[in-house]
Amino acid sequence: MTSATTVPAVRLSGVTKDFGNVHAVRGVDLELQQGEIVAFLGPNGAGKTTTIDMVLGLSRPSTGEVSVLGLEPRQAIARGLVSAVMQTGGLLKDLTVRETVEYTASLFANTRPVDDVLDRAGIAGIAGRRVAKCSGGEQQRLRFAMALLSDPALLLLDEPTTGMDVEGRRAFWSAIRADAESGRTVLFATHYLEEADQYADRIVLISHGRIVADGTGSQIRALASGRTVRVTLPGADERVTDAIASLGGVDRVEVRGDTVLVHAKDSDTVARYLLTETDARDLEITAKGLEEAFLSLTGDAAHEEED
Ligand SMILES: Nc1ncnc2c1ncn2[C@@H]1O[C@H](COP(=O)(O)OP(=O)(O)OP(=O)(O)O)[C@@H](O)[C@H]1O
Repeated sequence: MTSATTVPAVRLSGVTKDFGNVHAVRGVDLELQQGEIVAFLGPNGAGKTTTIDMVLGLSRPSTGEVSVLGLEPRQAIARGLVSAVMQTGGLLKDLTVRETVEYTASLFANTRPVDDVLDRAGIAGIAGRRVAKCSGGEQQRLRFAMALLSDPALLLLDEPTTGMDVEGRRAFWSAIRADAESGRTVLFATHYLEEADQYADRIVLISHGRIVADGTGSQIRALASGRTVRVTLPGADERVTDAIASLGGVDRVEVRGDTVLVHAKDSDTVARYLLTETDARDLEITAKGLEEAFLSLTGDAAHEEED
């Protein structure tokens, strides 16, 4: 996959995008290899859609270069190498699922057979259903079927499961994953950490227009690994909190009334200290959830920026 002779599916180098004085993307370098399923994970306003729009050739970077399979994005689109599944719009409610795909197919010179893409998207069983009667998840699978007509090498999805229930989301992603086994490259934007972790091979975490982490789900979690030790410790003053903060691996100490919260990489040392050297009681240790890991990573990025 990483051999020098393989053209990356997507390559961004030094990409920035400004809208007036809004710096939506602030210098992104990223390479996606062919066949990878990559999640573009970030909070609202991180720059995900802006970046995807540039990969789709819908807008141009303010500075830097974007290429898709070694081509300019617009050239790649013109050759049918790229498709997108967007969140909303583009469906006629009175057509059936099959009619929608047939109509879309009629707009292209060459497409895969309609039955094939219905099957791939997992909606062959509801081909005769009117779009108006389809659930949000079924409509997204219909958009996915339409995107597959050109058999694109690269599929881009911008928050494709927003508003879907758990079952709709699961069905949608299992169709995407099964299809990607044929070697298609998939890049999807999401703000659901669980979704990125569960369905992507690789997570690119973006915050304030910059990439703040890039790795597998477990690597991303390990980056933000740590635990919170919570104790009841009335009257904890600065002398006490300074002593806790100076223990190895402690990231942060918070005092909330009689409760002290210690965020640390090494919770054992903290727990031992609190129970033996102070009057702390009711000790609880909790692992950082994915959501917290995410916040601490993107929070760090925000601090760096302020610095
Ligand atoms: N056309 C535009 N004009 C001005 N500002 C814009 C424009 N498009 C995006 N922005 C700003 O650029 C920043 C990045 O937006 P973008 O839509 O790329 O974020 P996102 O990560 O996709 O967020 P979300 O998860 O909310 O979709 C935001 O501050 C947004 O307000």
